[in-house]
Amino acid sequence: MTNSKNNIILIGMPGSGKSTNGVILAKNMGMDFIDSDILIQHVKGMRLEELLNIHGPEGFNVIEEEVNAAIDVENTVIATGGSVVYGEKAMENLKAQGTVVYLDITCKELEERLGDLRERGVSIKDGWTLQDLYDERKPLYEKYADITVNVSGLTVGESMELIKSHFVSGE
Ligand SMILES: Nc1ncnc2c1ncn2[C@@H]1O[C@H](COP(=O)(O)OP(=O)(O)OP(=O)(O)O)[C@@H](O)[C@H]1O
Ligand SMILES: O=C(O)C1=C[C@@H](O)[C@@H](O)[C@H](O)C1
Ligand SMILES: [Mg+2]
Repeated sequence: MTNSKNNIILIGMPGSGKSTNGVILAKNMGMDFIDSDILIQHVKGMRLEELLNIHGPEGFNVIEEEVNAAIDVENTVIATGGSVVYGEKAMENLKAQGTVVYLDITCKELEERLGDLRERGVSIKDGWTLQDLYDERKPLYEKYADITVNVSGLTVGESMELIKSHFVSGE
């Protein structure tokens, strides 16, 4: 279930496993892999944390939108950053690039996985909790998803196999 460009785009909350699963999914399916966070660092020549410190969450989101709107690849798993769904132009391009897969996970499990949100470089407003961010973003992930995969309680291998099962029949 992909379009002619054959890409799989992973979206979801920070810590939902887009990068962790994306790279092994690509390896397993014989596809290329891009982490759009790494692409942002490459294009801007700076770590995400520095970009967030300099530009703030809103400025970072503008940069993230610009970089993701310019991605044009084939046969590639694209692990996006958690905040990519704030950028309409980015999502329009990513939707045109292939099948968008939302890695859905409970807020409770994310809380256990993530340490200090700001230290991790999450694009979050001052005073907000993870639950606030979760409630704001969940409708956006749902809006853009072609497929939703519930990864709560699954190991990395199990999540990867579940994502793969939507693209490879008979396995
Ligand atoms: N079952 C699991 N699946 C995926 N990741 C897991 C799992 N259990 C623990 N983890 C840990 O949770 C974290 C997932 O982080 P990862 O960087 O893959 O998320 P992400 O969705 O790419 O986040 P971001 O939006 O910040 O890029 C990693 O530290 C990983 O080791
Ligand atoms: O979900 C977020 O707010 C973010 C997630 C990371 O992937 C990075 O894109 C950045 O640190 C912001
Ligand atoms: Mg990531």
